[in-house]
Amino acid sequence: MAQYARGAAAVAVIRLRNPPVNALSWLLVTEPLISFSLTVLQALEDGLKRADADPSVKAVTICGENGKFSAGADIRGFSSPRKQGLGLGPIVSLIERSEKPVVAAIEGIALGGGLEVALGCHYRIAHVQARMGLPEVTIGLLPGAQGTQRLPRLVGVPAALDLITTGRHIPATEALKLGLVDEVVEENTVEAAIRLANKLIGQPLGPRRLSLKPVPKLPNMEAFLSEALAKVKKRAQGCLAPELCVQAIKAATEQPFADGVRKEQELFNILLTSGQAKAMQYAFFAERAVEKWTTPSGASWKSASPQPIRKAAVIGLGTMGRGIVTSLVKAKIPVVALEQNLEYLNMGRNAVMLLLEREAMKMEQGAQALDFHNPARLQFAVDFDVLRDVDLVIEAVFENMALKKEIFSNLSRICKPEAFLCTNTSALNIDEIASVTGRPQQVIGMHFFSPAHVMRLLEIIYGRQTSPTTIATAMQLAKVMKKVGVVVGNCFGFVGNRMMFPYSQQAVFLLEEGSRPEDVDQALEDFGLKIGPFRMSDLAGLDVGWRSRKDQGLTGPSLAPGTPARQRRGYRYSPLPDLLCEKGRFGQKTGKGWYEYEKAGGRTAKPDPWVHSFLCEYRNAHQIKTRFIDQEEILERCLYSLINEGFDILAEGIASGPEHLDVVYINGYGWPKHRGGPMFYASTVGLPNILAKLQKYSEIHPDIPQLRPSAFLKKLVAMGSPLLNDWMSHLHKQSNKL
Ligand SMILES: CC/C=C\C/C=C/C(=O)SCCNC(=O)CCNC(=O)[C@H](O)C(C)(C)COP(=O)(O)OP(=O)(O)OC[C@H]1O[C@@H](n2cnc3c(N)ncnc32)[C@H](O)[C@@H]1OP(=O)(O)O
Repeated sequence: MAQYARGAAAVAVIRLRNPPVNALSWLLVTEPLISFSLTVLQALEDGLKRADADPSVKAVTICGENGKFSAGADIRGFSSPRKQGLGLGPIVSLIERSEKPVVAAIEGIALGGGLEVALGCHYRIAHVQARMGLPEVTIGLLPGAQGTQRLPRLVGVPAALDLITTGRHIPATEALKLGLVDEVVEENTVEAAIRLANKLIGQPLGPRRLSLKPVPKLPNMEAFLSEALAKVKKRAQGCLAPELCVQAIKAATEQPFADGVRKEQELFNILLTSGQAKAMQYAFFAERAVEKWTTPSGASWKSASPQPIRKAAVIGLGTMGRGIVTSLVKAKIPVVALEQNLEYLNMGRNAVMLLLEREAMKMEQGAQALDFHNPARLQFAVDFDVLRDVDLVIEAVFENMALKKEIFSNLSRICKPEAFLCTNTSALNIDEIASVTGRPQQVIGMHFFSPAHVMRLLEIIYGRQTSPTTIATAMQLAKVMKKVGVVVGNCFGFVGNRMMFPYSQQAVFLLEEGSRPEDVDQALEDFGLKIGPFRMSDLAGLDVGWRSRKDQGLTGPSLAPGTPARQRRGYRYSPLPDLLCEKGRFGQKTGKGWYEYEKAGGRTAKPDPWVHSFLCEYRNAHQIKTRFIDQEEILERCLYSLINEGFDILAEGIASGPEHLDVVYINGYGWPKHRGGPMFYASTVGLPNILAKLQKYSEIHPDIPQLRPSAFLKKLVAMGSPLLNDWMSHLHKQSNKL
């Protein structure tokens, strides 16, 4: 768990060893088979004491095994009931108190507790490719091993606030500029650290002990911290950790080190027991779990190897296509971008170039690294012939089955036989698109989220005949584009939009019954969603859903004469969104939708008196009794109907576990990470509670099938509401209680 060795005559080397990332585990595992294993923290403490006791050792270097310093505390340990004794903070103090110089040799990563160990060292040397950070805030915690007290003393309050409240990882070069490390090397970092340790022997260490240093003063510290707190609270949308990080740093500016450490511990314990940390740590592991995809037929990374993508093509340079091209260029994959005519091509080219210029400005190495003016990297064309040599095509034209089929039939003819054909769609049937090609096994859905170069989520949809190699290739491409790929099955709306449908439907029904758009949005935004359903609908454009409902025959000319206004196929239907569209209210783009905006294309939503009186007239016309609807009902009807659909999706095998649904919602639909995703949230509310509420609402609204509890939810409750990790194992088990 940590190896002790002699690096040079007088220098002891303590090497943290816990693959794959040298997490600092502090659990004494009690299972008989592994009870002998030493925790990393115990081993680190033993190494320090051994070095201290050995008179021939004059200095110490701490490094990590396999070119990685440490990814910090073992995250699994925070939710384990078997935690024992050892804390990291006291060990960091022990390092700092050492009378022998201690040098951290930082390679790969030094994150969280790993960086806190390095902050206890008297000197820090980093490899030029190393990355550092205190990402505890991203898992609902704060740097609880004295990091909130040492970092401001080393780099000053503004930089410490930035690093601790965002959790961002910074490169070694930035760490050097901030003074976080003393030296950056390109050579062997451990050898450089040993050399430095040798030179330091006998030198005074007092000035290098951060706990003894004052926090650098700012002329307006109090005002600066209050402003920072206000900013952080606004950004956090109900997440506690960023706010408590600021409080801990504030303590560093006001109190002596030891008192600051006590405050840090107090705040850390609040977070640890808040429930938010558990949700965010679940989200951390959920993201890694979905990366290890499987399908119901058993395909997985083990059975399939991704094929190399040396050149890709994107068809259609609308909003989505532009973002996809940008993502591919950023991933350094040569791209051909195709449009139907020169006018659209030029428009698309200009827009892509603008996006790329902006992205390049954000990058450390700038535009040179992207090299997007080089035609070998990015080419624009109107002729399908340029697609002959590409390895993969992503079609991103608008959602029209006939058009997509025409394109795929052409692609099947023109592209080389081994090329993969992907469609960017948010709902359409992958099998139908694949059916017009001679290679359905190489056809796959890739549902990007707008803006595609920013949003991390990528739903990857396999059809009946999609091969495991095609899935593996799409997943690998997602990884290269730094996206979170989630493999899901083929059904209308896939996972994300299918769950969204009952949610949006409830939101509109609530308007019929008495709510205003701003009431519904506020309740859901207070819950933590980034944007409520009506603000979202105005942003995306109401006309998008209107077109789809017309295609489905739910409204418009194809609607059978005599169809009741508020009923379709025997169930409740609300024509409210259609009526708004008929009045040209498409949302932000027309300056009016569920809200009003300062102008067409405006972004500031203002409650609209016109909408309020329109809703009154509508309710009167349909003789709907208006009632006051409280926040609780808004949340329950919108969120529980979404969760209910999630249970059906799991039961149908569209996703292989609840984590998939949660990762989709956190990364693509603005679900608050500190609530862990909808299915995790359901597990915290308690499945019997969700079931009881759905039963209640479905009795009140028997004409809304989406409120009828899913059979799988009922089954889980009947089986005693097992832990979320065990849900899928109960899917096919018989229950005599049902
Ligand atoms: C007692 C101390 C009290 C308080 C103070 C300290 C608090 C902390 O230190 S909290 C932890 C802070 N650290 C982090 O948040 C880092 C989290 N990890 C990452 O960001 C990334 O994993 C990485 C940058 C370190 C590596 O990324 P990548 O190369 O893409 O690999 P993976 O993410 O797939 O990770 C590989 C593998 O390692 C597991 N893992 C990573 N970090 C931890 C960790 N800190 N604890 C436990 N496990 C960790 C990760 O789950 C992967 O494992 P699986 O493949 O089995 O899922």
